[in-house]
This record gives sequence, structure tokens and C-alpha cells, in this order.
Amino acid sequence: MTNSFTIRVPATSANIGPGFDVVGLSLSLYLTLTVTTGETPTLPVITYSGEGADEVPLDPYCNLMTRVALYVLRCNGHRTFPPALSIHCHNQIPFGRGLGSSGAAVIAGVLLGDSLGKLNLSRERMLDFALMVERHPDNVTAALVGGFVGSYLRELDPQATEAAQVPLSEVLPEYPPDAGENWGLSPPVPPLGIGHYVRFKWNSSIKAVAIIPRFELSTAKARAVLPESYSRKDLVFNMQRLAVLTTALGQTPPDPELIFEAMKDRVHQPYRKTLIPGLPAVTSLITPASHPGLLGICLSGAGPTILALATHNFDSIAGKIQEIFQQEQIEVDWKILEVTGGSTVDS
Ligand SMILES: Nc1ncnc2c1ncn2[C@@H]1O[C@H](COP(=O)(O)OP(=O)(O)O)[C@@H](O)[C@H]1O
Ligand SMILES: N[C@@H](CCOP(=O)(O)O)C(=O)O
Repeated sequence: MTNSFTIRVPATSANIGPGFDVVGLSLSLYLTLTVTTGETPTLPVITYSGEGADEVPLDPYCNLMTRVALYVLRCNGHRTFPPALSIHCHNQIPFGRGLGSSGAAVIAGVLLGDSLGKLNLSRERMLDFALMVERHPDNVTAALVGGFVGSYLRELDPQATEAAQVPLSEVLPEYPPDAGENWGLSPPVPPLGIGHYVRFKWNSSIKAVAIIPRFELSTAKARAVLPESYSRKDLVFNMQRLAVLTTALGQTPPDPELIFEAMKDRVHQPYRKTLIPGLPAVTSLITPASHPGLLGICLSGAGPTILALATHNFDSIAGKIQEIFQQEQIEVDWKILEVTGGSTVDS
């Protein structure tokens, strides 16, 4: 018997200024998987169109999404993929730009594993699996549940902490063709209830203008430039702003002065400016006074994309940011995005 279904996962923008590793927004660009299974015992076939199609590995044992699906399946008693599995991925989320492409691939993998194994996992359990792979909760939570979301990782007991910290190479080992000794071993099952979240209100008149530089910056590289510790002054600066921001973006009408200041950050953006020429100018030269309609500007995720929240005047805001990047010899593309719902699976 053949079975077919579609998985759709949104892009995300994490941090929104002061909420480093805490808040995320789901945005209207999608990773869409069209999946079929059958009865003939053949190896899985993956095809891609759209963003990243020419660089993503098509071997199901190397591809991030299918490796995550296999991890979920193996933790739940299924040793391998079902027969005649075919997956077509249409991807609108550019790789390595701070729009949550890897978070979307991880969530797509968890949903794929859940559907293929008919596991019926709860959202909370799905999040546990996603957090074993992508260890900061902001992107994956927003991609799974949708909207403007805040999340934290629970403090686990020592045994669960150890289980949640196993190296990624053990969570997603290289399976066939180089299965080696790992093939016989069971992967580490996630502890229960790693991540917890809450959805904030969002004023639907606020759109997200994503200005996307034409170069990739891996999240790992953009995390490597961050310090291990921070001053009390900088942490208080961020916490004060984040506390205001989570409510301010749901108010009607949105208050530009309040939001603009509340989107400032001292925890990640100042350190990432070395990797993103033009970032200090973008965050200081464009204001609600110079560009009516603008509410605030931040780095999207780990960058290099810039996210401008605005109610109108999108062309002029994006045009000015484009001009600043051009002065640094960086070309950009830009899109007006909606804050959207979470991931879906439809048969
Ligand atoms: N749809 C996808 N399928 C498979 N792998 C993906 C997919 N999307 C992203 N990835 C992997 O994630 C990498 C980008 O991750 P990352 O550096 O965290 O950037 P981003 O900010 O886009 O999440 C890509 O280079 C690719 O290896
Ligand atoms: N909080 C993380 C978010 C990374 O998001 P991505 O979209 O760049 O993967 C960070 O800032 O490192």
C-alpha cells in the first residue's frame, strides 16, 4: 500500500535583538516535503528544488533532515526507513543566512520520523528530539509551534543532563554505507521535557522585512566569536529590553520609540559585527524618525540577514539598508515576510 503526505515547516528569525537563544519568530518562507512510501524494498530517494538544491547531500544517511528522521525512528524501535521512501523537498529558506534553515530541517526531520513510524509523538516530545540536535531552543520552537515564541531549557538532573549533552556525532552517527560499529548501537534517547515555551501576542500589522546579504555565515562560526561570560551591566541591559519587547510587539498600536530601543542588544550583535560588515551602521543610522513605519532593526538569528520590523514604508527601509551594504560591496536581496503559523503535516 502506498502512503503519501506533505510536511511544511516555516523559516524563523531568532533573537530579535536582546533575546539571544530565547525568542524566535516563524516567518512565511517554507521548507516543504512531499513524501511517499510503498512496498518495494528500495533505498530512500531524496530530491531537492529551490534554495540549497545544488549543495545539499542527497544521501539519506548524510542529509541532516533524513538523519534526524532516522534518529527519531531508531529511538522508537524502527531500525531503518520504510520501503520505497521518496522525498521531494522544495526549499525557500536560504542556507546559512540566519533564517533558521537548519532548525527547519531538524523540525522537518522530527515530523518525518514521527509520520513514517506512525509514532504520534506529542509536540513536547518532538521538541525534545529537536533539542538533542539543535541545542538552542529559539529557532526549533518557533518553527514547530509558530508565532512569536519564548523558550527555555529546563535544568535537568545530572543523569538527564549527561544524556542531553552527548556529542552530536552520537545522536546522529554516520549510518550506512559507513555504519561501522555504531549501526548496532541504540542512539541516545532524549530526556523528557527538555524545552518549555510560551507564545507571545503579535500585532498582525507588523511585518518582517528580511534583508538577505548574498553570502553565507554558518551559525557555528557566528557562535564561535561570542564570549564565555558577560558583565552584569550588559546582561541587565538585555533583560530590561527583552521584558519590554515581548509585550510591546503585541500592543495596538505598536509604539516605535519603545520597540526601537527594546530591540537593542549587547550580548551577540556587537561581537558579530566583525563577520558582518555594515551591521553597526544598519543598527544606528536608520531610526523611526528617519524612516516612519520602522519599529526596530536587529540581526536575524546568527546573521548575516538583517530583520527590520515595520508597519509601512518597507521599500524605503530596505532600500536604505541595501545602500549601506552596497557601501561595503555586499549585494542583498530583500523580502517582506509575515509572522506565520507553525509546522503542518497533511495527508
Ligand atoms: N532543507 C535542508 N535539508 C538538509 N540540510 C539542510 C537544510 N537546510 C539547512 N541544512 C543544513 O544546515 C546548514 C545551515 O545551517 P546554519 O549554519 O545553522 O545556518 P541557518 O542560519 O540557515 O540555520 C546548511 O549548510 C545545510 O548543511
Ligand atoms: N540564537 C542562535 C540563533 C541561530 O539562528 P540561525 O537562524 O542563524 O541558525 C544564535 O544567535 O546563535
